Amino acid sequence: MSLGCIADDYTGASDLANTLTRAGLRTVQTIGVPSDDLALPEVDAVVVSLKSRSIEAGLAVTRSRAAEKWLRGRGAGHVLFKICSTFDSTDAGNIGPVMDVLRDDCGESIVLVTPAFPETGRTVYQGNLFVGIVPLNESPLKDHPLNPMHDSNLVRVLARQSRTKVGLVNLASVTRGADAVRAQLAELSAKGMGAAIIDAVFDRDLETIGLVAAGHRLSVGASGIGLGLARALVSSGKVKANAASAEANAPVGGPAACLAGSCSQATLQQIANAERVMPVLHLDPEQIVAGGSEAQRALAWARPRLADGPVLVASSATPEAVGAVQARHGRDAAGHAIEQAMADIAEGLVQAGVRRLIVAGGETSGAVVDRLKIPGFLVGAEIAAGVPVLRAVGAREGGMLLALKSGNFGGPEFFSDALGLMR
Ligand SMILES: Nc1ncnc2c1ncn2[C@@H]1O[C@H](COP(=O)(O)OP(=O)(O)OP(=O)(O)O)[C@@H](O)[C@H]1O
Ligand SMILES: O=C(O)[C@@H](O)C(=O)CO
Repeated sequence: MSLGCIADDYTGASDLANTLTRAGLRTVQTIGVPSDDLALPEVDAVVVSLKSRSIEAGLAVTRSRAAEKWLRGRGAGHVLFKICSTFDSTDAGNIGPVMDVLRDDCGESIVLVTPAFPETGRTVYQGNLFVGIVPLNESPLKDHPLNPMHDSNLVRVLARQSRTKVGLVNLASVTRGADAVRAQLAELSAKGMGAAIIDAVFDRDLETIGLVAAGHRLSVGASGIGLGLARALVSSGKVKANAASAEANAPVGGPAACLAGSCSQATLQQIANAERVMPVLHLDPEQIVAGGSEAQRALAWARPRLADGPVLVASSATPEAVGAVQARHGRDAAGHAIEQAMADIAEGLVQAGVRRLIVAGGETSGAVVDRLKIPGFLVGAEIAAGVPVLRAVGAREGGMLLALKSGNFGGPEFFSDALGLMR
């Protein structure tokens, strides 16, 4: 294994696994740190998926460290800590605290950090993160149910979470090439900075960053820096570019279902469009949080429909409605109860024969995949930027295909697009 990755949520992990696969790396996504008896094919990269984005920082640190130890033990010379391209976090973490300990563990003096992923509209300029044409704090992320983002300046955001001082490598240096970036990093490190946000607007910037990062032991970022690292590994000859495995795309047949727990604007639009082509059930979040039987209601609704085609069950709601539920029950309690209801529904759907399952939302996907006890995935065709078809490994007879969609990803017809590729 040349590249080890630790992803802080499951959809983010499949986004990264997709990027690495497209760049020619044989990649496997595991759920959690794999047990020793999980048979892994020969690979260039492993993405260990954690569910550590929104948990208590100390726990995120412990789990990330265990993942790093496993990856290094299997030969990973470089570890990428994969975070969200919208830098989802709070002042308590978890990006800073995890970065700090991974840096201490591998003895790195300064770590490159960038959530840039231009293919999905995430760019970083003068340390400020843009989502499409607006700064992060003006984007829909300002209304995120778990970690509303109110500051687009990542040097400030990371410094508030980290023990180390944080510097900036700006686009002017990146444009001058890898040596200029190395020189600036050395200067920042000499000033006592242990991390640097690095600007990137185009894929060519990420290639420069990848060349530099590949000479370090640790980096932090989203799929964009993964792309840069993968291209650097291929261009240096450390990894031979391989074609994606055909096995991952073999059809499984059987009923299909979609679950949406993401409340992002993108997902809300995708659900509205899905209403035109499949039956959609909207759950009542109040009932779920109050301990009602919404999951049973959803399963009773879905089961008789599965033979006729895909169905979609959604808890997703507008920022106002989400805010009202959270005000009554608390943010974490509401989020957790709804995630568990989604997991109950997923379990019931699979018992009813569903073999093709699409899940929208990182936390929601985490709850669902954990409940289904899937140990890992092979990466198949790309449905949309950052969202591949996944084939469960070590899964039930006949196989199972999943798509785990980050809340903000995918085009307006995402659910139909996914079903079209998941045969
Ligand atoms: N109607 C609702 N009211 C309150 N909370 C909700 C509602 N529907 C879903 N949630 C919660 O909102 C959170 C959504 O997070 P999730 O990570 O699944 O989506 P996302 O943040 O849009 O996706 P990503 O992390 O991939 O960007 C979950 O904790 C979910 O349980
Ligand atoms: O980087 C991203 O935006 C995604 O992979 C993700 O992590 C969203 O949950």
